Amino acid sequence: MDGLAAAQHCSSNLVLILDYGSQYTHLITRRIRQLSVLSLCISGTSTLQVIAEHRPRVVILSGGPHSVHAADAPSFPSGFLQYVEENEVFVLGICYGMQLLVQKLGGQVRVGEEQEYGKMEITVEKEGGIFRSEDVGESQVVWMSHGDEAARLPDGFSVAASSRQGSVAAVENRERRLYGLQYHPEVTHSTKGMDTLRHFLFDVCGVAADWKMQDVLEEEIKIIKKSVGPDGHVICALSGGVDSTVAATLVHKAIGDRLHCVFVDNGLLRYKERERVMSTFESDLHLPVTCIDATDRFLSKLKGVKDPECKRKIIGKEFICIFDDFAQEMEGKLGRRPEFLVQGTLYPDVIESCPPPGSGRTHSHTIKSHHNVGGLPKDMKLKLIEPLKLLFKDEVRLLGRILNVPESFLKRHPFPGPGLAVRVLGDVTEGNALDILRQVDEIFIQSIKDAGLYDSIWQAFAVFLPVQTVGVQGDKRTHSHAVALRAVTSEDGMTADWFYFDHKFLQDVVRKICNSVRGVNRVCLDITSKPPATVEWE
Ligand SMILES: Nc1ncnc2c1ncn2[C@@H]1O[C@H](COP(=O)(O)OP(=O)(O)OP(=O)(O)O)[C@@H](O)[C@H]1O
Ligand SMILES: O=c1[nH]c(=O)c2[nH+]cn([C@@H]3O[C@H](COP(=O)(O)O)[C@@H](O)[C@H]3O)c2[nH]1
Ligand SMILES: NC(=O)CC[C@H](N)C(=O)O
Ligand SMILES: [Mg+2]
Repeated sequence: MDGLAAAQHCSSNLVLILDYGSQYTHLITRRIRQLSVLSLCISGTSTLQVIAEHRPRVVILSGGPHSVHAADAPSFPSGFLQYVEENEVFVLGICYGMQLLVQKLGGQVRVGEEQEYGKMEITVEKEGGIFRSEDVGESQVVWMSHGDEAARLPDGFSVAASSRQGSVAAVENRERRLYGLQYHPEVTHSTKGMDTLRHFLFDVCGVAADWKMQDVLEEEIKIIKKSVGPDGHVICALSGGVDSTVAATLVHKAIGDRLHCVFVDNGLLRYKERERVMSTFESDLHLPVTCIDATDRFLSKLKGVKDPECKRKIIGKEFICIFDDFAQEMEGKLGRRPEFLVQGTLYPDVIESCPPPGSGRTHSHTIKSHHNVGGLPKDMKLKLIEPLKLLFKDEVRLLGRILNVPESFLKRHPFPGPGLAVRVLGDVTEGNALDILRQVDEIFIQSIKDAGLYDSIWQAFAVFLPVQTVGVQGDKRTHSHAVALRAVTSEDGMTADWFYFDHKFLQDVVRKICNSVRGVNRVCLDITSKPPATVEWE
């Protein structure tokens, strides 16, 4: 709970979100943080004790795929309504969350005669509560996604807005500080959504905008100093990526030279990555880094392995073995073993690792084991320091700016720890797959940079396909490999869409690849969003 303690120290205005499995729950968290208010998200079925530990000023009940009538419909714990009453906590139910409030307080929710999906128009029936006419006017366009509706309101509640079809769009009981919106104010299609959230938090609930990155930084530094103590030593696994670079810079600020950074060349890095990372660390960041060449260790363990999960687990385990070995080596040098390992774990990793039961969301590492979260051995000797555990990627970039981390690091596309192993489908050691992939990837990324598109794309890369296709090159028949190109836009990597390149750009890239990379005679473009695909192919 270190991160939570730090967060709370910075704010007594916490907005706690109880997650019932809506695909927009994270968006609510982000929108509220954009208003400089600390927001955290926990399972919708958390116990009252866990909820109370957070000491929230406001609780938001999220939307979700269930119907409140279903036998397994998730709900807040018994005693919750009494708790909020006694502690004068404000509650806002959104969609399923509103239906839950209505039903639990003795109103009635039924299957609507018509379902409302997508853009709808609603009319304010009652202003002065959740709606203020300066913000929203009389009617507004909102985004809805529901089949159930509130048929009868509990005592003390009134309708604050209705949809054009006549269904209840917003409810409130000002005296009891309970509010509900049937639509999703957090999505951009709800044109007045942000205005409504702002008015609700600041004017209705009296929350103060006191969540500032500078405070987060100072609080994290204090906590790290305290847990490491005056003589402790710390290892930082540094990849050259955004997260570990910001985490390392922050920990370095806290404990100085007792931080020992290590960069592992696992043989699965991109073209000239090791040289580039090592030289920029020295020249731009002035952080001493030890480079460990572990190519043989990784590649010999991966030989013949085709299954993506097996590959990921082997890589995750090998990383930790290397950090443990490094800790031992440092013990020889320092006369004291480093006790801690810094990781750049982010908030989405944490949330995805504990979805609410019955929400229908799968455990993230059953989709794929991310090497730094799900894949850690239970008997790990090093204790973790994860200073970014409560932040989203864009917030990490902001923190990096405060720490004067050069933009060249902050703007880098994410690159997964398992590296090219999840981009060479099948056995990574077969033939010269890794080498071919490095060349194709470099051409693709360089072309994106030359076209000025790098910063508009969340992540771009090439994939090596273990299939050979027939081609004709220089009048000769070839039977060579096919590769795929993938570029996506995203806010946090949890959902993604494919990036639209113009035809000329694609034509040029494909020509360059086929003309200069031996062993490739076909290039495909991946235009699948996430979901249904994931960003990486394995
Ligand atoms: N080659 C590597 N050497 C040392 N540590 C690594 C390496 N690759 C990954 N790691 C560790 O695994 C963690 C997770 O990797 P991840 O790719 O999510 O983060 P990142 O590399 O710091 O940032 P980004 O997501 O922008 O690539 C890193 O924060 C780092 O601690
Ligand atoms: O450090 C990491 N270790 C991993 O094991 C890992 N797997 C995926 N990714 C990155 O996470 C984001 C989402 O990827 P997926 O849609 O493929 O799950 C994308 O940015 C991926 O590159 C990883 N990062
Ligand atoms: N988006 C939601 O929260 C939907 C709530 C509920 N499943 C309905 O269809 O009405
Ligand atoms: Mg990375």
